[in-house]
Amino acid sequence: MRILVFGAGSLGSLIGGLLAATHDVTLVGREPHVSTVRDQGLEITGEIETTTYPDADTTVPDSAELAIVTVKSYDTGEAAQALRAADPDVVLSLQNGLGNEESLSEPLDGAVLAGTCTYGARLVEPGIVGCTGVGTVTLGARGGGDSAVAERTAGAFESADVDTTVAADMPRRLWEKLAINAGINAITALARVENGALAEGAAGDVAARAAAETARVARDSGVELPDERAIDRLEAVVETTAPNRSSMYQDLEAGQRTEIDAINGAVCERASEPVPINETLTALIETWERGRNLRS
Ligand SMILES: NC(=O)C1=CN([C@@H]2O[C@H](COP(=O)(O)OP(=O)(O)OC[C@H]3O[C@@H](n4cnc5c(N)ncnc54)[C@H](OP(=O)(O)O)[C@@H]3O)[C@@H](O)[C@H]2O)C=CC1
Ligand SMILES: CC(C)(CO)C(=O)C(=O)O
Repeated sequence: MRILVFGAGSLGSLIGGLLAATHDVTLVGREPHVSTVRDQGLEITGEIETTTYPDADTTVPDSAELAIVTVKSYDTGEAAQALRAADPDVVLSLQNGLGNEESLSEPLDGAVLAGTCTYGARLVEPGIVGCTGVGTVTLGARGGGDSAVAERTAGAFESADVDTTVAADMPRRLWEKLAINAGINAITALARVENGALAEGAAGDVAARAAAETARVARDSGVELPDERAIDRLEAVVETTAPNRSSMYQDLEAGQRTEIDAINGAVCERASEPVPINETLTALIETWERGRNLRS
C-alpha cells in the first residue's frame, strides 16, 4: 500500500517506520529528520529494534492510498489543507483528543477513519525514534459501525506486524480515551507529577471527577459511556503508566504548546451544563500558554 504519514515526529516516525517494512511509505516531517531518514534510513530503538527505509520529505507526495495523521491536534487543520495535494483515498487520525476527524473530513474527499494508538514513541534524534511501549492501534468508521475500508486498513497494519484492532464503536472509544487524557494530562502537568501520583489522594479525586464530567458530556452527545467505566479506565491507565510523564507534562517542561484545546477544552466546548473541573484545568493551562506567548 502507498502510505503517507503526515507529522513524522515521535508517533508518526514509529508507526511509519514499522509500516515501511512491508509498504511503500513516505514520512512527511521536518528537517533535519527527513533528510537523515532519506540518507540513512530510520532506526527504531527501545522495545522494538529495527531499521527501515521509508521515503521522507517536507512536503506531501502527489498521491497516496492511505494518509495517517500524527501531528499534534492544534496542527490538524493545516495538515488537512496540505493533504489536499495528495488526495488520499483514506485518511486515518491516530491523534489524541476530540475533533481531529471533523477537521480532516471538511477539506478532504477521502474516507476518514478514527483511530487510537497505545504505542509509545519518542524522537531521540534525527533518524532515530524510540519505541517506549508496544501497544495497539484501534481503528474504525468515525461514526461507528462496520467498515470494509477499516478492515482493509487494519490488514495493511497487521501485515507489517503492527498490532491492530478494528472497532465498530469508535465514537465511544474516542470519548473513553478523552476521559483518560482529561483526567491525567492537565493535572500531572500542573502538579509536575508522574501519572502514578494520581493513584490516590486529592489529585486522584480531581482526576476521577474530570473523567466523570467527560463521560456525562459523552452521554449528552449520544455516546454510551457510564461514569464508572470512564473512572475504571482512568484508574487502570494511571496504574499501567505510573512511571510516565504525561505528554502535557512533557510539553510544559519543554515550554511547548499543549493539546489542551482538544482534551479538556473539547469537553468544555461540547458541554451543555457546567463542567467545573474541566473548565478550571483548561483555564489554568491556557493561562500558562498565554504567558509563554504560545497562543493568542
Ligand atoms: N508520542 C506518543 O507516544 C503518542 C502520541 N499520540 C498522539 O499523537 C499525536 C502526535 O504526537 P507526537 O508524535 O508525540 O508529536 P510530535 O510533536 O513528536 O510529532 C508531530 C510532528 O509533526 C510535525 N509537523 C507539524 N506540522 C507539520 C507540517 N505542516 N509539515 C511537516 N511536519 C509537521 C511536527 O513538527 P514541528 O514540531 O516542527 O511543528 C512534529 O515533528 C498527538 O496527538 C499525540 O497526543 C498518541 C499516542 C502516543
Ligand atoms: C495515556 C497517557 C496519559 C499516558 O501518559 C497519554 O496518552 C498522554 O500522556 O498523553
